[in-house]
Amino acid sequence: MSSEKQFTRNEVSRRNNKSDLLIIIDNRVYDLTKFQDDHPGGHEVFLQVAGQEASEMFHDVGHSLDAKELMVKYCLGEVVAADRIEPETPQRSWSETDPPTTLSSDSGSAAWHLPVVLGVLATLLYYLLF
Ligand code: HEM
Repeated sequence: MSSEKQFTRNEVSRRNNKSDLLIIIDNRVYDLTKFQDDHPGGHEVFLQVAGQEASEMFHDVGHSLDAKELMVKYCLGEVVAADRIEPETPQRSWSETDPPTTLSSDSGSAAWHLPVVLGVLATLLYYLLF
C-alpha cells in the first residue's frame, strides 16, 4: 500500500474549475490551479481536461523532460487502485513461436565454412599460377 494520498476518479472530477483544478496523468493526480497561468501551452487546455483523465493529451503533445520534471512539483497523489487505468503494453510471444536456438546453431556452423573454402581455393590458385 502506497503512502501517497489516494483519490477516486469521482473526487477528482468534482475539482474541475479554474479555482480548484485537478487532472489525472498516468494514474497520478496533479493540482494545476497555481500553474495554469504559467503553462506554456496556455490555461485553456487545462480547462478542457479539468477533473478528468489527461494522459493521452499530455503524451500526444510530446512534453519535454523539463516539463516532466516540473510535473513532480504539482503532484498531489495517485488514483486509488480500483480506479486505475493500466497503460497498454503490447504482448508479443514471438519467442515461443520462433525459438532462436535452431537458427543460431545452423548459422553458427555454416559461418566457418566460407573462409575455409576460400582459403583452400586461394591456395590452389597460388600453386597453379606461380
Ligand atoms: C503537470 C502537467 C503539465 C505540465 C507540468 C506541463 C508543462 C508544459 C511545458 C513546460 C511546456 C513547454 C514545452 C515543453 O517543455 O514540453 C508545455 C507545453 C504545452 N502543453 Fe503542457 N504541461 C502539463 C500538462 C498539459 C496537459 C494536460 C495538456 C493538454 C491537455 C498540455 C498541453 C500543452 C500544449 C498544447 C503545449 C504547447 C506545445 C507547443 O507549443 O509545442 N499540457 N507544457
